[in-house]
Amino acid sequence: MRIFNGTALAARLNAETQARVAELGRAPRCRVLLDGSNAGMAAYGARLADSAVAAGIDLETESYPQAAEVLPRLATLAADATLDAVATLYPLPAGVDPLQAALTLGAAKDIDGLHPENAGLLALGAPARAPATARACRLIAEDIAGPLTGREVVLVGASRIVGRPLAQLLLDAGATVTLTHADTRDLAAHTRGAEIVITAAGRAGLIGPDHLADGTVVLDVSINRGAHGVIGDVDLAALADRDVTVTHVPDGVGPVTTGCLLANIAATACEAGS
Ligand SMILES: Nc1nc(=O)c2c([nH]1)NC[C@@H]1CN(c3ccc(C(=O)N[C@@H](CCC(=O)O)C(=O)O)cc3)C=[N+]21
Repeated sequence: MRIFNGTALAARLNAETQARVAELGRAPRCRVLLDGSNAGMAAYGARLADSAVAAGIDLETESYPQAAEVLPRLATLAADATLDAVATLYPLPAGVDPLQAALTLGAAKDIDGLHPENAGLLALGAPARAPATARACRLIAEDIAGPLTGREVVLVGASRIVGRPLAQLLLDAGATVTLTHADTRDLAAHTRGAEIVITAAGRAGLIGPDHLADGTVVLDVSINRGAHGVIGDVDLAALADRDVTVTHVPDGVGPVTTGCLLANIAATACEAGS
């Protein structure tokens, strides 16, 4: 088994973003809304704030207000002419509808591709902003496996921020895409036929030796926190002797996701102009 670390790819992305921001001639301004009591969101927010400084982006995190105040807060941020971009990290506070949140924020500042206009452009195969995690997975798959034209890719999980948008991005890249989910009957039958498996199910140990053919590249998006620390969906111990490549958790997809969100912020600010 080989382990892929995303740090070098993230560093290349961040250097490109830094150059783009320098060319723009001002610091893009972004607000990230999150629930600080959710360890996954807090880690992402802290990582984003750190990397933003190096890229020349003015990024502040902010805790979600109580549920009834989320839409009014998003309306205020949407109207704030000094802000280029706003990220609303999932899951949203209980009782807040993701579609209403995206509509209230509007398409222009939506850097994670959650607004129906951005998601719709992506679904049509048009140039579009896509969720950072999905973009990161496409980049990593190409970095490890080369061009995706004609490749068999199986996705595990059909969420709004990973599986669904990623299926579109991979289709754009020419891959043959299978989207599996919680109701898929025989998961292993699908993943065994894949050259690339991308799992974002959030279930530790889900992907083991019976799921993978020799030579498979596995992208593990999940960050499961438990007694054994932070682990993904892949049973690494059971695959130790196998000819497979697996991305590290959390240093595989994680840092590249951060890099893609910063790239999306810079692109949004460039569209808005100086
Ligand atoms: N709308 C939305 N878009 C997201 O992209 C999104 C989201 N909501 N909700 C939360 C999850 C989580 N997520 C992470 C991305 C990178 C790291 C990451 O870079 N982690 C660090 C540290 C991880 C750790 O220490 O646990 C690392 O990889 O080095 C973590 C978590 C994006 N998410």
